[in-house]
Amino acid sequence: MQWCRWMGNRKSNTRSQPTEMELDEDSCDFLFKIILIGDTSVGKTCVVHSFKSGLFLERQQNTIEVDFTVRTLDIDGKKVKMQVWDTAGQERFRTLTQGYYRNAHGAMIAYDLTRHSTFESLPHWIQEVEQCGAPSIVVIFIGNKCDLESERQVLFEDACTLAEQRGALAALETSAKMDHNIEEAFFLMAKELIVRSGGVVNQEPYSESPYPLLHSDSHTINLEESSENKPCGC
Ligand SMILES: Nc1nc2c(ncn2[C@@H]2O[C@H](COP(=O)(O)OP(=O)(O)OP(=O)(O)O)[C@@H](O)[C@H]2O)c(=O)[nH]1
Repeated sequence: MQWCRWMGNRKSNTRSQPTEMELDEDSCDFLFKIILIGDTSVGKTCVVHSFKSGLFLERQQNTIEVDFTVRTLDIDGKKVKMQVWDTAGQERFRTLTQGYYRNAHGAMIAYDLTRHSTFESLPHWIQEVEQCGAPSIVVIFIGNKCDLESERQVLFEDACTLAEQRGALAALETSAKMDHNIEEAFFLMAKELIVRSGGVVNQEPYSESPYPLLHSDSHTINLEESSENKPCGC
């Protein structure tokens, strides 16, 4: 468990538009666009902020339309630029945010494991991805707020079952507050997208798991089918 800090202003590290450099494909080996979707207040912005800075953000405001963050990962010596689009979960922004699904390589669908209603919304979000996203889009489920174990309303097994039924790559439980499984979720997504783009990802020596970073509250699903070489067009 990592030390975490609280910050007051949620807008400090996210913007609604990327700069040209952040969109520049030449400055990296891979460039992937990831959308983060899910009901309001499940913790999407906190997850992105944790991924970007490792810090927890006790935020007050809801996201308006969309925020943009970029972080470049080093995976086996390759520069992998992850453009993360944090969408507003509020109903009134639905039509606007659907426009951001276009050209996304990956979708992280988040729910709050202390609110069952947000888990019940997953089929709706999956349907949106199917309707507005590319057919090859990689989906990961994120059950956020796993630090609130005593308030849990969603079983991890149920998330795994749904992920399996709906062809998602993985289900993970995360805590933006404790910086738990956040990095792992994005690395998992990045590695899968590299493989689908025809790249090669080295596995940890002596590990039987293709994704040794993952904790026991992560579950990868259809690795064999999803590891076919499918160009992602980036
Ligand atoms: N305990 C706990 N609280 C969290 C966690 N992640 C987020 N929160 C809290 O959940 C609330 C909502 O978080 P946000 O990141 O704003 O949620 P969101 O999904 O981006 O909401 P919208 O912008 O409306 O879509 C805030 O009060 C956060 O402090 C977590 O991992 N653990």
